[in-house]
Amino acid sequence: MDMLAQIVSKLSPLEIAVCAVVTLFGIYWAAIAFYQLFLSPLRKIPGPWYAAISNFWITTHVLRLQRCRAIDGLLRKYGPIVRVAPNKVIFNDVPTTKLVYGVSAKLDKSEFYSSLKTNGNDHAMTVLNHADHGIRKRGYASHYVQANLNLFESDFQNIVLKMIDMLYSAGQHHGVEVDTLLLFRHMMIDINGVHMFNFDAKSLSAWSDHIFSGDSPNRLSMAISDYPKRGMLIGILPDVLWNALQYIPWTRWQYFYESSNYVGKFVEDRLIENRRLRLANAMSERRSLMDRLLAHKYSDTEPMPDKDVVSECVGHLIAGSDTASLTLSFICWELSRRPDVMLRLQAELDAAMPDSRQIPDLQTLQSLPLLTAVLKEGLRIYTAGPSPLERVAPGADGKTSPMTLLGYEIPPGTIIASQAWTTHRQADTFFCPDLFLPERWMLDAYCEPRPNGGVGIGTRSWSTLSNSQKEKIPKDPKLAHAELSAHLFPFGHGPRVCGGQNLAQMMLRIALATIVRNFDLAPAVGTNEKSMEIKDSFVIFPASLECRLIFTPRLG
Ligand code: HEM
Repeated sequence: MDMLAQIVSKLSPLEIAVCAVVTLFGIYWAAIAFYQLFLSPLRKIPGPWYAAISNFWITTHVLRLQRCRAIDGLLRKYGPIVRVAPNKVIFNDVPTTKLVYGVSAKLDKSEFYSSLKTNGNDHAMTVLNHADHGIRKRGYASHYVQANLNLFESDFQNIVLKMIDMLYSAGQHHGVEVDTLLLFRHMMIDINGVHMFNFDAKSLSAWSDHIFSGDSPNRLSMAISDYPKRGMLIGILPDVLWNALQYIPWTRWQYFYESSNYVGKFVEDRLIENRRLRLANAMSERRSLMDRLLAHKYSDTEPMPDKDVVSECVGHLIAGSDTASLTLSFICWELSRRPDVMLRLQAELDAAMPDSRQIPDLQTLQSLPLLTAVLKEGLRIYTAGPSPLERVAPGADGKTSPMTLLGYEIPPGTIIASQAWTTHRQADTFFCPDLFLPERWMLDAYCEPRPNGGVGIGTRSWSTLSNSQKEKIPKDPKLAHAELSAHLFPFGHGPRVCGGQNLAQMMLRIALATIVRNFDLAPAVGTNEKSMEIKDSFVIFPASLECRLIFTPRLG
């Protein structure tokens, strides 16, 4: 005590104040750490102690753009349920995933989804409560049923063929090098323009005009890509700082800052146009998404307000452009380094698509086994949204009961989630889980019957696997296929499942088939494992932020 008094007597008042603040903060923090480790109802859930006592661990991995990978590491180490932050639990178990995200659980989304709001307003993907979300979903769901999307099929085919023609004319003899992330995003903007607004966004034309002259991509495409990143940044930064950032006098930054207004204005213009053409649109069998939403009613007397129509459309435009573009780019990159798969796929498509400019209908494309396997494998490793889909554990409202997850009681309000990143890489389900192996989805074709029953591994395929890897191939193709499918959640699950999954699947199929039928693909200089390493910030992207591939026209 005397020693303490002596030390204090030597300090200035300012130094004493600083010491007092530091000490108080230390005591406060130690109390919280003590609570989290020894008293919190979540203390029994395994996980590293440092993640349990502060958000620091998870935040560093969010900032390093490696959240999925880091959480995956914890799940491998600690088992199927792990505490990754004081109030956050991630699990990896298929039945539990179905329970948490299923129809009967009716769990709300976490506050994280507020960062995805469009023009400050909610839409289906954000934090609307279960009942309000249901009303919203009734407005758009019928638009994305396959029968309705089929009405747009020929337009979609024409947009893909336009892209093919651009690649042909740019690389007639030696092929052309392009960043597919940009190219496919422009394609998806044109696709979304057609089905959402009956509008030709001319995004591909802008791409071809600007890109080959070395210019930056067009403003709409930039804004659509910037929009979600801007939302994340707003979620992290204090309001004062974000508001101050608007004064940075750098054009590219200004575009980023203004991206929400730009996309909002684009959609509002479509709304004005739509009002002008309302009568003509109402007569059309092929109604746009916007048309449907304008006709949608929240109740008998309450139409869906214009501001909600705009935010809903903006939400779909954002959700439906970069996502499909990313997955398609990663698949093309894999094909560019797997010539064996590429050659087999080209053979399948040559037979199904004798005229390289005549795209078969969707049903025909869906019947192609290798194309289907490549898409499934692409959606397994490269789903655009493999991140934890956060939900709030029930019980806080007093009407619902608290939940038990894998034997642990979860206090109301805890954030719970599973992530497709881990489910899709479970080694006991997906042998050699980190390898892109479309063959795993068609084992019947890649295994040969044994004379004494059962199947053995064919010698003509699996060229990329070592003998020890081949040992891991499941012995019963039928069982294996069912098991793989049960573990595939690229679009989420339950009532909040991806609204546009039919469209995404359709476009991936049409675009990939047409590209592979018409071009050979090769990685450009600098496109390699390092540049294509997956980073994540809710959606994934390659480390280099681009995917440069060379498209060389095939003969015939
Ligand atoms: C490969 C492409 C795509 C992937 C991997 C993907 C993935 C997802 C995922 C995982 C969710 C669920 C989020 C959650 O539960 O928290 C979601 C929601 C959603 N997605 Fe997609 N998506 C894709 C393409 C599209 C497209 C093309 C559209 C529409 C044009 C779209 C529209 C939506 C909408 C509206 C929601 C919110 C659904 C709701 O809660 O009602 N997505 N998407």
